[in-house]
Amino acid sequence: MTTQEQKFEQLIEGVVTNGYAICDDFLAPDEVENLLKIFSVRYQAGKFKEASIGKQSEVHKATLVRGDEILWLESNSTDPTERMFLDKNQAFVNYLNQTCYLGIIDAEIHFAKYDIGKFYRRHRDTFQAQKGRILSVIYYLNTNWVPENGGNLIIYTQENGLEKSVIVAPIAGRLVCFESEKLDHEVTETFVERLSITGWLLNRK
Ligand SMILES: O=C(O)CCC(=O)C(=O)O
Ligand SMILES: [Fe+2]
Repeated sequence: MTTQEQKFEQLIEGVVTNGYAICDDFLAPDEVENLLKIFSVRYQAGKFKEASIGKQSEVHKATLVRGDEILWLESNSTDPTERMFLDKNQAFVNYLNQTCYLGIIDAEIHFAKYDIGKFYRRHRDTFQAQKGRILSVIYYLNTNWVPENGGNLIIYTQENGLEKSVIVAPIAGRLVCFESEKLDHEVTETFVERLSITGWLLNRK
C-alpha cells in the first residue's frame, strides 16, 4: 500500500467509525505553498464573493451566520497547482468509490478566506439547495498556526446520546473529512486570516 493509500484508509476508517476523520500532512509543505500562491493570485484578481446561505439573494443576512469570502474552483482548471490539487482530491474520490462504493460522480470545491473576526455559526452542509452532498472535505492552508488564533473547526458528534465536540485547528496540510448530512459543525471566530479549500463530494452532477 502506498503512503497515500494509507492516508485514504485512515480517513475512511475515521469516517466509518466516528463520522469524521482528520489526516495531517495530506498536503505536503510545497503543495501548501503553491496553493497559497494561487490562492493569493485568485484573491488579488477580485473574484472572491461573500459566501451565502440557502438562497443567493440573501447574502446580507448570511453575514450573521458566516463571514467567509469564497471562490469556486473550475474543475477543468489548467493551472498546474489547481490541477495538482484537483487530481489529488480525485484520487481520494476514486479510492472511496472503489473501496466504499459511494458513487461519487462530481465535486464542488471553493477557496475560503475568513478575515479577522469572521466565523461560520453551527450548521450542517446539506440545506435545501445542497442535495447530494455525501462527504465534506476541508483542506487547510494555515502555516505557523497557534491556538491563540481561534478559528477552530468544531465538529459535534453524538456518543451514547450525549453531544461531544471535537476541536480541529486549521493547520496547513491537514485534511478533515465528514459525512455532510450527519454532523453539525462550526468555525469559531478567527483572530488572524484563515485560509482553506472546502469541497463536497457529490452523488449527482
Ligand atoms: O473551514 C472549516 O473549517 C469549515 C467550513 C464549513 O463548515 C463550510 O464551508 O461549510
Ligand atoms: Fe460546513
